[in-house]
This record gives sequence, structure tokens and C-alpha cells, in this order.
Amino acid sequence: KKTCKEEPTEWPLVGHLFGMIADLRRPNYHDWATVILAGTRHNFAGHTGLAGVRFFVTCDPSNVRHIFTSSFLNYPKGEEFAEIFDVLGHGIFNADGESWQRQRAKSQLLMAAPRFRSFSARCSRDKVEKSLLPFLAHAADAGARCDLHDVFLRLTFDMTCKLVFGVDPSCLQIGLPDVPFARAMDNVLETVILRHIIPPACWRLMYRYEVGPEKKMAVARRTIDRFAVDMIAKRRSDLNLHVDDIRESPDMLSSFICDGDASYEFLRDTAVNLLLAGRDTTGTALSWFFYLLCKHARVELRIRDELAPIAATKMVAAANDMAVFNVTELSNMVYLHAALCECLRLYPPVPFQHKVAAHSDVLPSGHQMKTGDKILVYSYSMGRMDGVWGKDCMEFRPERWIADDGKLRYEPSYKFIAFNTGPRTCLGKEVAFTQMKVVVAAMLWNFTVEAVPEHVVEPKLSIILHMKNGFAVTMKRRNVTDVQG
Ligand code: HEM
Repeated sequence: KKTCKEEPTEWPLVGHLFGMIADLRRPNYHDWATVILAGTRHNFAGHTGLAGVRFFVTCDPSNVRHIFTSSFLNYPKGEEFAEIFDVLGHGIFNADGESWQRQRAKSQLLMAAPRFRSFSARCSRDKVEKSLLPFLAHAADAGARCDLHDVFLRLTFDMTCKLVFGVDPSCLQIGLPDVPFARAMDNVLETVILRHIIPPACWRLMYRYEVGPEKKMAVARRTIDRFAVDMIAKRRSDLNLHVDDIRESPDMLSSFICDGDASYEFLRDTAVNLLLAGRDTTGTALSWFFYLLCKHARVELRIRDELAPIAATKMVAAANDMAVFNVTELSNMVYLHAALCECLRLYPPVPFQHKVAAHSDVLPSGHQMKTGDKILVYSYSMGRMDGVWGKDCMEFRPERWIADDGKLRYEPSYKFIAFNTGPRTCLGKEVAFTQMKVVVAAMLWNFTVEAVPEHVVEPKLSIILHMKNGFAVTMKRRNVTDVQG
């Protein structure tokens, strides 16, 4: 018997499988999952009878804390996850156990180093100044519509390539060149979600014979591998040409090569994992942020008010000059930080995460897990539960992140799981905030972004919360000398 009428129908033999496949046609799968989780008190247990697979979907903070932290070792990602995401090879996202620990320790050491942090801050500012602002100014002057989602994914792809390879492929430029790697990555992410639902034997066969959605996957994998080979070869030859500079290059690939981890397989897997981690997440977060600002002029004004005293210290002489901000200048902008967190609560770029029960266990919600049970932790739904965030949980209200003393309010990461929680917490959180703040400040100060009214914005069915139809906007310059008064 259904607890909530939106639940997929359970059929004899095949369990919830057909119901879930039929529901793939829904315009917003994540909203549907959210309605079910709200109606089932945050937890839904199902099975796909044929293969005997049991799955459990949860957005219950006490379960999340148990799965990701207190019983972390009992809930690895599992072999099936690694197979579904085979494009990521043995990289950090796919790894469990000792291999994950080794990779995490290495990346953490590198990303926490002051040299890497200042490299990341410098790259973000330079990219905004030299690519993003000129691109948007051109769009504004031409009065043309642009797809802001595409612009941000190009921007964050360039930024991430610079951090990972030390090379900026300049995908964000006037004329918007074709980016085969990015297209391939989008195809991978779309196909991967089907692999979560279609029985493994079926999708493996489809992949082998390159039919149906798996054809796109096979083609995409070849494109991704070609890109990685080219970038690694280029970096190696650059480094060989300037042998003395190898240890000075702050990008991640150079550091790994210097550490002696130079096997092609390791470098390829690391690079592809980091590109996915950096490009899609931050680009997606920025897209939803501007989507929300277009609907909440009040929030946009408050961020501009917060920026005004910083902008006043900058000399902007001519009407068309544009102000650019350093991340250190923005470090005290509490409202901007709160608004970004509020956007990540409602639109987490990674809408759900995948775990498996290594041994039987009982969750804090009382649900019994058996060895091999699949678990989907639904971050998207967690941000939209009134039992977790209060009756106004569907409202975009940055103020909820600000305490009475005007400082940022602490929210535990098992409740705000956009960056994950526990030992596998996102390693790029600081890089991501740096990039987002520098981009938002420069765009809001120099431009007005207007959403094209008739354009429908909704999430794509993908493991990243991409926008299905993009985000059509028009840009208008703000006269910075006037507003500085
Ligand atoms: C708004 C931006 C971002 C969000 C929302 C985000 C979110 C996440 C989430 C949810 C995970 C866990 C994924 C999983 O275990 O399946 C994760 C892991 C990770 N993220 Fe991020 N991320 C962001 C930006 C970045 C950036 C810019 C980088 C690096 C340049 C990065 C590097 C990583 C790495 C290396 C991991 C793996 C950690 C591990 O497994 O131990 N992330 N991130």
C-alpha cells in the first residue's frame, strides 16, 4: 500500500522498476522525488524485483549523519558505483578504502597549500577580468540574448583546466567555439543517471554494442580520453621545455608529475575527476544563483549595497570601465556568502549521492539495511523539507543564514549537504566560494542581468543539476561611474 500517492507503483516480479522508468518522463524528476520523500517522512524503500535489488532513498539528516560520518566505513560508494561511473576510472570520486584515502590525502595537501590557494584566487580574478566581463560587455552592446548557463559552464571549465593543467583552453570567448570535451561530459552525465535505473546486465550489453543511450556514452568516452591525452602530453612537454620551472608550477598536474605519480592512467583519472568536480558543480551553482536573483530583486540590491563600500575604493574613470574584485576584498561580505549558501540549499549542484550498505545495519530512522542495499541520499530534497528547514523552506531567504549578531549562522553539514558531509566532504569548497564570489561581485556591479520572460528554466535529468533548456538572459551595462556617485 502506498504511503504517498506519488510513489512509483510496485508490480509483481519487477517491483518499482517500471514505475521508475515511466516516471523518467516527468518534467522534473527531482521535484517528484521530493514530493515522495515529503509524503513518506523523508525515507522511501523500494526494490526492482527482477534483479533482487533493494534500494533506499533518504533525505533524513539523522540517517545522513549515520551513513556519511558515524558509520562511514559501512557505507562505501561500492563497486556498482565505480562501474556506473567507469568514465572516472580509478579517480577519487570512484575510489573507496585505501585508494581513496591515498588520493584524498594527496589532493588535500595540495589544495590546502597557500601557494595553490593564491593561484586559485589569482586565476579567478584574471579570468573574470579578461574573459567574462569582455564577453558580457559584448553581449550587452550587441543587445543579444545569451545562454548564461552555457557561459558559466564554459567559464568554470576554463578556470578548472587552468587549476588542473595550468592551461586555459579559452572556451569562453566571443563566437563561443565548439567544446567537444564539454559536450561529451554532458552526454556522460545524462547516460549515467539511466544506469542508476536500468538493470546492469542491460546497460552493459547496450554499451558493448553501442546502442541506445550507451552509444552516446561510448563516443563521449573516446572524446574525453583524447582531450586528457592531449592536455597531459602538452603539460609534460611544456614542463620538459622548462625543466627548472617544474617545481614552481602551481597547477595540480605539475605537482602530481613532480611527485613521481606520472603514470598516464593516474594522471588521466585524476584530471577527469577534477574537471568534473570543478566545472559542472560551480558552473551549475552560478547559473541557479543568477536565476534566483532575477526573481528576487531585493536580494540583488542587498548584495550591491554590500559591495558599494568596496567598489568606492576603486578608481573607475571612464563610463565603460568595469570594476573587478579580489577575493580578499570580498571576504567580509556576509550577505553574499549567505545568499550563495541559500542557493546551494535549494539547488545543490549534486542533487543526490550514492552509497551501498557493506553489512546489514539499522538506520536511525529504524529502517533495516541488508548487505548490498543501494542508498540514494537526496540532497535536492533535503533542502526542501519543512521538517528540516522550517515552513518557509521553499523560499529563497538568505537571512536564514545570518545570526542575530550579524555573523553567519552555523548549519551542520549533515543538514546542508551541498558539499557533502563527513570524511568525504568536498575538497574544493573554498575554491568554489572564491570563484563564485569573484564572478558574482563583478557581474552584479557592472551589469544588470534580465531573464528572458518566456524562457522556461528547469533542471535536466542528470546527476548534476544542469538546466535543461539553458538560461536565456539579456545583459545591460550599469554605468559604474554614476553608481559610484
Ligand atoms: C559549488 C561547487 C561545488 C559543489 C556543490 C561540490 C560538491 C561536492 C560533493 C557533493 C562532493 C561529494 C561527491 C561524492 O562523493 O560523490 C564533492 C566531492 C569533491 N569535490 Fe566538490 N563541489 C564543488 C566544487 C568543487 C571544486 C571547484 C573542486 C576542485 C577544484 C572540487 C573537488 C572535489 C573533490 C576532489 C571531491 C572528492 C572528495 C572525496 O571523495 O574525498 N569540488 N564535491
